[in-house]
Amino acid sequence: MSHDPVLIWGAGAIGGTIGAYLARAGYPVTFVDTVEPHVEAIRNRGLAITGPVDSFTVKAPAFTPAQLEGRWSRILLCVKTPQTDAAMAALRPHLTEDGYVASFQNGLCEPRIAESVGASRVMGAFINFGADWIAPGEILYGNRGAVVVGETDGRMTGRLETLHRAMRIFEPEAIQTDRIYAHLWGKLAYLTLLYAQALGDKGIGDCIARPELRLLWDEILGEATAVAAAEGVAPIGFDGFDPMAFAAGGDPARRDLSIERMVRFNRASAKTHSGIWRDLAIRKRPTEVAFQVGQISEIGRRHGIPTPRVDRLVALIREIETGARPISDCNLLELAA
Ligand SMILES: NC(=O)C1=CN([C@@H]2O[C@H](COP(=O)(O)OP(=O)(O)OC[C@H]3O[C@@H](n4cnc5c(N)ncnc54)[C@H](OP(=O)(O)O)[C@@H]3O)[C@@H](O)[C@H]2O)C=CC1
Ligand SMILES: CC(C)(CO)C(=O)C(=O)O
Repeated sequence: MSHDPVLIWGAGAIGGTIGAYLARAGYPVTFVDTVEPHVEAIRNRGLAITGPVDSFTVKAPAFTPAQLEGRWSRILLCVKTPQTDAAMAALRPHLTEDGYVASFQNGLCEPRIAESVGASRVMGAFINFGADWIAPGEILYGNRGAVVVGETDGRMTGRLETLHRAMRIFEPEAIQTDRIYAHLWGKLAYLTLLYAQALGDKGIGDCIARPELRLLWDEILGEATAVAAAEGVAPIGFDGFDPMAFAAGGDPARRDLSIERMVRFNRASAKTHSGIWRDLAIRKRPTEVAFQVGQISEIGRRHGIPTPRVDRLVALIREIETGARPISDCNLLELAA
């Protein structure tokens, strides 16, 4: 992608941060977002990255989907998962025949994107850096985290190499992989902790550290890794998370060490709370639950694997979404009971 144009579809926390780094490095970056004041701000004042990691502002063309003209061969899809289908419908006319869409989202979005543009025009990405959309034209880059890119069929291709080179401008430790689904399943399992955090007030690190929840983490991560195993996937770890320690027969000492490392990693972040918590508590909008931890339950059901803790977590999140239950640290005790 060395200085080939890049279209960022969804210029929020993830798309805005990655796009700003690429634009600063001289890539011709165009942003698309449905939030008009955000688009206006990027166009008129630029996009500001703030926080402890970096602080800079870039100017770049920005459009709403209706305003956009032209076609791109590299499109980074950075919308929340419930918006994937709508974004793909609007994006498709702007993708060249030989181009690709790379999903920079949590969850298993790649097969869904392939239904829209064909499997050969999809690339996968796993991300664990933390960012928050603060205001029109402003994004907080809270902490660095794992970034992995890969072809969905595991091939090591030229276009993957080029995307990887671009990602290293943003995150020098970004890697390319032949096992993107193992990374995505690692994040899916980790998302059980983030969704659990969103039930309460404590931040991610402090929530994971709660001693009364220690057994819950073993149980819920055990369910997630069992479902992954049924899919033939051994999830890959990152940033302190060692998923296979929580799989059947995993070493308890390795589990304790992983908990300790995740607590340390998250306590050091300026993004104290998950995006899920932020959707519920700050943005007052539904989460991505059906497309993320809800997938663990659904895939588990298909394999006949019971996932009672994950199912209960999904139900509790839905109760908060509908206003039937307030966010409270007590919710986690109920989940653990
Ligand atoms: N934030 C983080 O730290 C992390 C997020 N992720 C994942 O990354 C993905 C993106 O999340 P994040 O960047 O936080 O989300 P944001 O809400 O910050 O950004 C998404 C942006 O896309 C806009 N949008 C919605 N629908 C469309 C559409 N059809 N076309 C164009 N733009 C649209 C949104 O508007 P509106 O707000 O009105 O919907 C918003 O401005 C999610 O799957 C998330 O789980 C993964 C790792 C970390
Ligand atoms: C918390 C984070 C950044 C992962 O650590 C995340 O994925 C989210 O907020 O959804």
